[in-house]
Amino acid sequence: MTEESNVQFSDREALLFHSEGRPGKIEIVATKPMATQRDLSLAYSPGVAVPVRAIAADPATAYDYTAKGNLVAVISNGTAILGLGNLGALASKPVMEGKAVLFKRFADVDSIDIELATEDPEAFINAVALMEPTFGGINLEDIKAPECFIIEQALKERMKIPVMHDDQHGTAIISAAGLINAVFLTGRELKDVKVVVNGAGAAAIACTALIKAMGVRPDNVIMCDRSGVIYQGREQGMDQWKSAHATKTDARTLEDALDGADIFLGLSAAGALTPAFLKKMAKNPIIFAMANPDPEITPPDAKAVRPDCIIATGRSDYPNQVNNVLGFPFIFRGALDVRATAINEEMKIAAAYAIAELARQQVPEEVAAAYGGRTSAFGRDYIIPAPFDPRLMEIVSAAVAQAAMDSGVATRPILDMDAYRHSLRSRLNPTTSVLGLAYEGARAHPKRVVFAEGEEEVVLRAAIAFRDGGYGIPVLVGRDDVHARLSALGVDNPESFEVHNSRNSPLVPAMVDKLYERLQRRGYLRRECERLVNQDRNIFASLLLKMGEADAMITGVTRTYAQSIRDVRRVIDPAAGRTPFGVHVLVGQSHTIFMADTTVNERPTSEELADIAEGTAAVARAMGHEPRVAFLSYSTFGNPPGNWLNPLREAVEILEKRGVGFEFEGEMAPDVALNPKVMANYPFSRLSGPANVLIMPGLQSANISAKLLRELAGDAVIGPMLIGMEKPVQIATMSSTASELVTLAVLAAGGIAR
Ligand SMILES: NC(=O)C1=CN([C@@H]2O[C@H](COP(=O)(O)OP(=O)(O)OC[C@H]3O[C@@H](n4cnc5c(N)ncnc54)[C@H](OP(=O)(O)O)[C@@H]3O)[C@@H](O)[C@H]2O)C=CC1
Ligand SMILES: CC(=O)C(=O)O
Ligand SMILES: [Mg+2]
Repeated sequence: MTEESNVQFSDREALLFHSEGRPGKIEIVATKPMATQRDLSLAYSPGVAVPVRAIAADPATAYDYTAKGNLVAVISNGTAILGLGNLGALASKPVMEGKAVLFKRFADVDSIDIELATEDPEAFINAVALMEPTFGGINLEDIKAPECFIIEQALKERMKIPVMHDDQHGTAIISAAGLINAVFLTGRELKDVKVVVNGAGAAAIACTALIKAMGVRPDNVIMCDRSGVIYQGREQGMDQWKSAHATKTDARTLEDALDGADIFLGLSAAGALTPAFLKKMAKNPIIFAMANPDPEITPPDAKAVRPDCIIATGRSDYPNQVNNVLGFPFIFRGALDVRATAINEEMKIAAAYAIAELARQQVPEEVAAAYGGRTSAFGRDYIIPAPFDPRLMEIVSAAVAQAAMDSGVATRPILDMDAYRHSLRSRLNPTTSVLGLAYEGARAHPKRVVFAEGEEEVVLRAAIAFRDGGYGIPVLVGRDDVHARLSALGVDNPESFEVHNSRNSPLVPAMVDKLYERLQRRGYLRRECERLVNQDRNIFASLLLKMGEADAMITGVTRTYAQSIRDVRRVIDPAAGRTPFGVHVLVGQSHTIFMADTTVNERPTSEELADIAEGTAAVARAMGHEPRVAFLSYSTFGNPPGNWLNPLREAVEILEKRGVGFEFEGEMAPDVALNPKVMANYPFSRLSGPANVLIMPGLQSANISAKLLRELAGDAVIGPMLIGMEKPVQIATMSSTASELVTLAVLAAGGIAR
């Protein structure tokens, strides 16, 4: 359990995260249909012979006919796994899988992890060099110094694809970017600063070399390893890479070295910096404690001794995350896109300045919102952009691609840089950023969320994750044994969870009054209301929400959707003037489709359809998409004619009259809405591109389509989200997983699902 940060999770949760469903974090997905005999003949023998011959005749065509051009290997031997040390190739696999998914998530680079069981540099080099045909780039990871220097150098010489040791250069680029800004903010200049580097391994040596190349004076840098200061003349535990940074100094320990230092760069191990040592540092000290997973010193410990410091760590749960995740995805994206033969100094420096500059620009609204209580403008707690900043991909990758072209290593230069920037922007799905931001926002403004079904294991796991993730305070509804169930799930302090049991809740009399007041004129007797409050968890939970005991509510795992919404609506009304409805959100790598009304209105009227369109467009906007709404039908603009088309046509007219600020069109068939080639047959259509908001004509088609897609499509599905109620209440599906419940809770608490 991590103590001081605002993200906490148990070891059990971390293991469950990795083992749940398909073990591990990656799978391979085919990009071509494999449905028919013909598909198979094209994909494999005999069709595959044609690209084989083409590549044999012209190797460059491998980039056209195979996945090579977008494929990066993350390769390790596990000799320096994060700051955990040499735990072997197999144990490094979770980290390497993690790097592979970050490549995909942040820069749409396909990546696979490779763990090589050897500590012999020669064997490692030979194995990797042989893989050149497979990959577009090689990301070396967590290989200890000094072997990493020999390995990287040899592979760069032998391979014609970009090779980068991330722990060296990824880290150097990001820490340089952070340092440029921290030095600026404290009114210093690189040429004057005194730096202490703790650690003399892969990351430390590369970071030191880069800051010296950028203007820090070599005699102003003292490097330390486990034996203390690396001074000129030291003999113990030296090698040629450490010797290159040996300084003429009387300091012998880290504590001596820090006397008067401006900057501490930690690339060593957890807890390596004793708080008291900081007292000797100069005014406004800059402390980069970058060891992972636990830093050399935590921000609270550092601030306790030096409130005047700027502190950064490698972790996402404190401000100022200086971590190579900000670099490697975008550096390789840019390098792959120009088919660079190497990642050279020019590309690294361009990346460092691009990242530093980005932190100084105005923070976009969605990022600012996510930072919530923390500082969101350039300053001491925001010296470097967050990894989920949606602008990184465009700005850093474009800078790297440009530098590759300018320095002559690009074999396929980009001709139209504006078009390239645009393609980078559209390559990622804004929904994934918004979800990341919604989670951050929830942490910044934790809310109380009622989980109505507090006796269900999946709900309890969601509540634990919700609380331990720092997203809010779960309020559980259940009988006496909820704490015991939490304990059985590995929670150390189950009593710390707030549990409401209607059998002994002091709120019951007031709840009965409230419910009776609402239902007496719907034919309910007081004793029926008493029974509902005492026995129906949805009624009880809804009353907690209604009476302000919580900010949002989640239910739906134990009852059908129809039953749950009937229960909830006995207590919670639609928001004034709104039509409640359900939205399913289908999330692909680069697209998101919002489909409504999938859960509430069986035969919506034209007014209701118009309301649903407006409400869904608002959800799309909140999730980072400019809405393009299509009213769907089997018929396109009246062909074929039918009896069911009028409400759709009238809904379009109503939106026209309302003068809404988004594109809408209808009625049309789904292929017209989604496929630009088919839409081209209707040049008068007011949609400027494929629709992303699909308004369905009725509940039958909507609910069937949403469930079919959920079961059959590759896209991830969020929801259904219930929109238009007076309070944020969400009804999950009975098959929901714990993480789906957490997402719904975060979206409900954060006001996106509203
Ligand atoms: N935030 C980020 O983006 C990144 C952070 N890192 C972190 O940097 C650290 C080092 O990684 P890496 O360079 O790949 O590993 P290496 O194994 O190559 O180097 C480790 C270095 O740390 C030194 N060291 C270990 N413990 C101490 C200590 N208590 N005091 C002083 N020096 C110590 C070692 O000293 P000796 O030479 O005497 O053995 C060695 O020089 C790890 O914690 C890693 O997580 C790495 C990459 C990126
Ligand atoms: C972040 C990283 O690569 C490391 O700590 O090793
Ligand atoms: Mg690493």
